[in-house]
Amino acid sequence: MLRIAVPNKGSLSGPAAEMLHEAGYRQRKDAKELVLVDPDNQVEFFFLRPRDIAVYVGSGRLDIGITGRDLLLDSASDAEEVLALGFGGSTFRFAKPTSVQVSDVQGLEGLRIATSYTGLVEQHLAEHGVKATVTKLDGAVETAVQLGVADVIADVVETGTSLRNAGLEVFGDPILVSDAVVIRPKGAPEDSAVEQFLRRLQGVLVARRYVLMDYDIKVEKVTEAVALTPGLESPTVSPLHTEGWVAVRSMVLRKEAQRIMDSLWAIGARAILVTNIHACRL
Ligand SMILES: Nc1ncnc2c1ncn2[C@@H]1O[C@H](COP(=O)(O)OP(=O)(O)OP(=O)(O)O)[C@@H](O)[C@H]1O
Ligand SMILES: O=P(O)(O)OC[C@H]1O[C@H](OP(=O)(O)OP(=O)(O)O)[C@H](O)[C@@H]1O
Ligand SMILES: [Mg+2]
Repeated sequence: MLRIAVPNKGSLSGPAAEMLHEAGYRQRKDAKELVLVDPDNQVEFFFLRPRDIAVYVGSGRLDIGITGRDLLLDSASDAEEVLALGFGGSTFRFAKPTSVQVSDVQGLEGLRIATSYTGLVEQHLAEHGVKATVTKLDGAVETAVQLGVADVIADVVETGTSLRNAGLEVFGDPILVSDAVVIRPKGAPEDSAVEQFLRRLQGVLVARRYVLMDYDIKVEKVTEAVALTPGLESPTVSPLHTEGWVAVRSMVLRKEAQRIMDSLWAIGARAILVTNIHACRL
């Protein structure tokens, strides 16, 4: 049975559960459930703190897991990213009060930095040959500056609201751009159950990103229309009962669908329909 680590709380847990549900897996009904067996799909889910997931998967105790790229790199565990999942996006950045005069990582020499991600910060400082004092805090890191524990902080930034509320501003380049990711033990051998799990998640990603577009068009305009909707491989073109017309079906990016419909209409396409894809294997 495939053993899968899933975030039990925090920013990643809701979207991860939703994605697994869309991929056809059983999900827990009670947030206090720590282990769940899905016998129909031959998988066992372990609900763990996302920070610990890299440790469990890196040690090989669990076959595969979902966590954040930042947490994976911070842990320096023997796990590696195999698929980005398109949710839980954030950047990891330095931030400071306006009173502190520092504009890049070089300027941090000799300063005190508070963070929950000491692995990431120490590695970044080492890469730039900067020596600073890094203090580990569990959370609410923004307050460390106000209370005099640190000169600057390094933390996850999503909307930037927490920084603004604490009167802090980002500086320097982002240390990391993060996303929710699927991880496996480094160098783990090929495994058909793992491949199947990844194919299901990739199916969800495609179903979220693309829609199906159908339209009718005059035969002489097909080449022009198909250039607008090339699909992933090749669009399906079928004859219509009305002489001189064909029906075209193609996958298009959801975010481009309205613009493509306008262009198709302008060259004479009619009965343009857009439908969601519920599931797919490409
Ligand atoms: N607004 C956000 N705050 C915190 N983490 C976020 C946010 N948006 C995305 N993430 C990602 O979620 C992961 C952190 O999840 P984790 O559960 O450890 O912290 P959390 O969501 O802050 O929950 P808590 O603070 O309640 O423990 C990281 O990969 C981080 O990049
Ligand atoms: O840019 P934003 O949208 O404001 O999100 C980022 C903030 O959210 C998280 O804190 P959280 O609320 O999880 O509290 P914590 O620091 O105690 O973990 C993170 O540590 C930042 O403080
Ligand atoms: Mg947090």
